[in-house]
Amino acid sequence: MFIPYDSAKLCITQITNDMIAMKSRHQEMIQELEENFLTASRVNQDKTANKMKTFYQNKLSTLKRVLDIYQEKVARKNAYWEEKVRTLEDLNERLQMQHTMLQERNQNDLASWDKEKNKMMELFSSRLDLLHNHQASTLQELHLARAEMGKVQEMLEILQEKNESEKASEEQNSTESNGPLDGAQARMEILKDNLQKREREISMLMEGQERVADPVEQSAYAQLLSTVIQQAHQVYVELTEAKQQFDQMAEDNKKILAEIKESFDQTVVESNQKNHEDQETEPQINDGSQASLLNHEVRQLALECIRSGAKPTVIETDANEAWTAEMDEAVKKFEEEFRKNGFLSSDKSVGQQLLSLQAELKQMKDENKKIIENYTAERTLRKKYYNMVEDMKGKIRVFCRIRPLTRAEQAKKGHITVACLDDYSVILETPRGPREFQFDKIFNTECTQEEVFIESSGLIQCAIDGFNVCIFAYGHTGSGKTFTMVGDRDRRNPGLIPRTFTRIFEIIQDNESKFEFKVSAYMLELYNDRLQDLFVSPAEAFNKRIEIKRDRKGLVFAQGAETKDAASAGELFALFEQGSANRHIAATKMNVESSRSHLIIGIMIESRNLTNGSVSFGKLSLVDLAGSERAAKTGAKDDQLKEANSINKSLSALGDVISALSMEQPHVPYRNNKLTQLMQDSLGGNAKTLMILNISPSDCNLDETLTSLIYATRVKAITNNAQRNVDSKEIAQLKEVILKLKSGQPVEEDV
Ligand SMILES: Nc1ncnc2c1ncn2[C@@H]1O[C@H](COP(=O)(O)OP(=O)(O)OP(=O)(O)O)[C@@H](O)[C@H]1O
Repeated sequence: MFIPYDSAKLCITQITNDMIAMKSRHQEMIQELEENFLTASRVNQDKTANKMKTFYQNKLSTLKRVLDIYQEKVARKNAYWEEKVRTLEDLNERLQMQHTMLQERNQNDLASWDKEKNKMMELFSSRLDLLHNHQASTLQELHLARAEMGKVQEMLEILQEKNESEKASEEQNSTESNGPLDGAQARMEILKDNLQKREREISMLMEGQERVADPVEQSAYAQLLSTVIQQAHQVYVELTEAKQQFDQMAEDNKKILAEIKESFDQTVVESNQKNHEDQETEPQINDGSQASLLNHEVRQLALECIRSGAKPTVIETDANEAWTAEMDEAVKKFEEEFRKNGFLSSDKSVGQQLLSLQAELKQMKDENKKIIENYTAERTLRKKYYNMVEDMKGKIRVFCRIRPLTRAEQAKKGHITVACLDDYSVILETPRGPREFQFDKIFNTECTQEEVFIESSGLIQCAIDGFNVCIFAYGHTGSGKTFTMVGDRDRRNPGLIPRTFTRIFEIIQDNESKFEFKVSAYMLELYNDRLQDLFVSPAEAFNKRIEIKRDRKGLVFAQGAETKDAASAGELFALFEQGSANRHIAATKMNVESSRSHLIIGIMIESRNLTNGSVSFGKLSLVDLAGSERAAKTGAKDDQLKEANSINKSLSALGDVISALSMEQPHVPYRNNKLTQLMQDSLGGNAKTLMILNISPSDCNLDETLTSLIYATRVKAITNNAQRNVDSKEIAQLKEVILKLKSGQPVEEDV
């Protein structure tokens, strides 16, 4: 078929134009579609981002609210308990003061009572002597009078005989007178009168001495007593059984007598204690219990007489009128004194009132006991509460401290690879991108020694309360471990160790009225798997074998190492200085660096509660670990390689223990290394551990810093508080989301 050229050309042009129009329409459509698509995806993206943002912001604010409520709760509880503890401490102080006052008064009263007792005894014995002398002289007079009477009677008989013979002769011679006989009879009459008078006087005197209503009865009683005692003595001598019985009776009576004497003294002392503060009152003899005392004294005397066969001397202690008057006067004075001070009321007898005073005293003692019991319970609660608060922070806490650049690092002009995100997060720039790590606290390069100490010092109270606490510094060589633990060389910035010494004794001083403390310490160095005692000279330490043992309470101790007592922070610091000097000498001798060994200081704190006598033991371990760098990097050989291997072995053993604890494995490999053996009582269980990770911010130490951060993160995973773990994870995720939102990065739905 033939198509004319012109029409073919027209047709082709037409088709071409159509194609061009179609193409442009297609292009417009594509553009439109692209634009539509872009708008839809942007809207979608924004929507998702906003949704996520709102979702996580809500979640964050809920968490913040929960945290606020929780913190408020803790603060309220804290204030409540602090107030309670303060009140109890005040009360205790007042009680202590009262106790001291009473003790002082008691001592004074006892002394004056003793003085008075001695005075009375002296008076009594002098009066007794006087009475004896008087009795003896009167009896002598009686004998003389009787002798005189005998003589007169003899004379009378002679005269009578003479008279009779004269009578006979008178009968013969009735004119003689009887004058001499009359004279003799008159004289005899006079003598008889004298004699009777003397006898009356003597019996009157005896009557006065014995001061009884019925003298006949009194002497009869004395005679009867004497006879009974004589008979009893006979039985005592003849019958062995009776002898034993009497001996037993005498012993029993002696004991009872001692008890009565003691309680009598006690009663008087206690009564006097009730007396007012500053008035000096004369201690007086009590009436009631004295009777019982006398009864048992007389019984003792009688029993002694039965045993020895001696005649009893019946003496009434109040036989003398003057003595009785003195006694009455004393009792009166005692009553008056007590009445004046309101301890006695006029309608009660002294005995009754003494009894009521005793009851009152007993009640007071009971109340005092109750207060002490309550106080002890409150104190225990305070300890428990404090411990709970510390536990809430985690039983193993990890702080991370970034030291400033050293001069050498500054000179190298390297990069800073570490940055603090906030108080809990740190970011390390690695060749593979940034890596974030979270810890319980981050101390940036500006943080002071004081700030680090304040964050850690809560654990010191726990050690004093009887828990085991361990604070250890971890990090590569030159990362700042010694600076953190000990401080700088010129001591302008003391570290945790010296500050802890001071704090321990500050707490002790605040509590010394309630507790008695004993502080002791050991200081060891672990180098190449060998323990060295730093409290003895290096030469001596070299020959010593130290073994790690556990006592019955589970506390670790180094057998063979010196444990020294310290009575003040100064003494503890002097011991530490001595140990550090020994460490330095040993290192120089062996031509090694002292920082290539682990330093372990154990401080044992024993406290005895003065109120209830309970004793608690706590141990605070302060450890400055050796640097953790890898041997390969340092290019170590021979001895240095051995040294580096030993450090790595011990640090990885520590890591294994920590990981077993974090996984709550039944077996924790403490025994794999001396370091973990030594730290056994301070890791796991009820112990509280604080690891301070030290890192350098410079890129020269990037590898070491990364290794340290990973190691510390493994430690951080240990917590006996699962809730806490969950919180940390969520907060970490939230932080990640916020970071992404801030930088405009998309957020995945499943974050
Ligand atoms: N926080 C800090 N502020 C100022 N200087 C610091 C800080 N931390 C460490 N330094 C300084 O850094 C240097 C190294 O610190 P340090 O000796 O404490 O490290 P180290 O980890 O104990 O090292 P080694 O393992 O060798 O014992 C010291 O000169 C120290 O004074």
